Amino acid sequence: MTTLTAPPTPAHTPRTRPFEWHAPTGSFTAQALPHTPPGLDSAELPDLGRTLLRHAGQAGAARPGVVGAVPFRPGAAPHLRPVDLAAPVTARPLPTLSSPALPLPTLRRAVSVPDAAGFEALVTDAVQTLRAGRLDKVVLGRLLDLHLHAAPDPDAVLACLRAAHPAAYAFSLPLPEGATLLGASPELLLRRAGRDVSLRPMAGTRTRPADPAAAPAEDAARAHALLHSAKDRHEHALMVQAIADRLAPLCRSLSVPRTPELVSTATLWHLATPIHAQLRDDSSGVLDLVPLIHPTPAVCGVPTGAAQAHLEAAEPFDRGWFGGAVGWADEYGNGEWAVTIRCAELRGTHARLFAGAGVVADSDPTGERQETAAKFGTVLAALGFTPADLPAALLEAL
Ligand SMILES: C=C(O[C@H]1C=CC=C(C(=O)O)[C@@H]1O)C(=O)O
Repeated sequence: MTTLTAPPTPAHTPRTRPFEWHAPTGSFTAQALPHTPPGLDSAELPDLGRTLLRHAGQAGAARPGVVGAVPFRPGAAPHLRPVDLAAPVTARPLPTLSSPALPLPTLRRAVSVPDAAGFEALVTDAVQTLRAGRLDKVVLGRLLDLHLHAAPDPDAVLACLRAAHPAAYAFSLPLPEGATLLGASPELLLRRAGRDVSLRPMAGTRTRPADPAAAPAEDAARAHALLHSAKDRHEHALMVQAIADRLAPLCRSLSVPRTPELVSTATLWHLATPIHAQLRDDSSGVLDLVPLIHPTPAVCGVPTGAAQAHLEAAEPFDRGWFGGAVGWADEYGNGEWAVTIRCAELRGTHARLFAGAGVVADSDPTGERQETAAKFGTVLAALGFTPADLPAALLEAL
């Protein structure tokens, strides 16, 4: 076992950006405590969490906690940092900006991987595999690399995300080498408060009209079509069943509504199922539950192993944090984790955005590609790229 002592903080230690978490349940920011010994990042999430919570206590935290992200690929190293959840905990008011407070972003280059045609080809291949019965569902992802003339300010981007998506889990997590992972995820992976566990998995998407308030009938018709789509309901049911099966052995009670609900973001409709459970005992903390539930079929597929193998072979890039989980935990095993989607990594003048779409046997390749373009739109708009006014190079990449 590693014994940890808090290293002294030299007066000149530069302060990194804080972790920021803005959820429907509340907001906080937390500065990582002086760094932990190297080597720990290869530990598994529950062990790493326990070690860092101890470290936070030894470093003098009044309310020891950890914050961070889990990558998509199971077994890959999480990025977790010890924090004091008690101080400074500054709930930042919701920004009232409705449009980006950024200078017009000037695009030098936009590259998507795979590109539009390549993504549609991946969907076509996946549909064949699905029709052959080797898979029930697979969520194919893409990345979009933007090279800009000026570096976006992560604080301003986060403020825009929060203003446009007030019901989302908006986050900003400092990564090594000055990078920042940020996003506004609509999807709660898991919240644990004592023995109460809540999840709200999502699968099934429709785009909303450009201005939903100006076209309420069209907006409602698209929502209605989603709720009554056999394809989307099937995709959704597969996901809910897989999550319930993983959770059930740990639960005294498990409530899973038979019918999903419609959830809107500023630009999309989704099908979501709010799941509530009571744990049998206190032995599983939130950091034990996250690896049990992740990766859900909302980001991977069904069956999980076959979907993972398909993604490993098909996706020509490393998802990194995309499709993983981001959030926090305290020393009592409580915490809240969102699915890391509608997100980007910012590194100077480079922004890497991610998006995925669930593919089932009757998916349409162009429709799935357009869905990823709409999902990229969450971060694109916060960077100042408004849908009505996208540069040609960006339109081509989408
Ligand atoms: C994988 C993403 O979204 C997931 C969450 C909601 C709906 C989804 C869908 O309909 O495919 C995705 O499973 C993403 O935003 O990149």
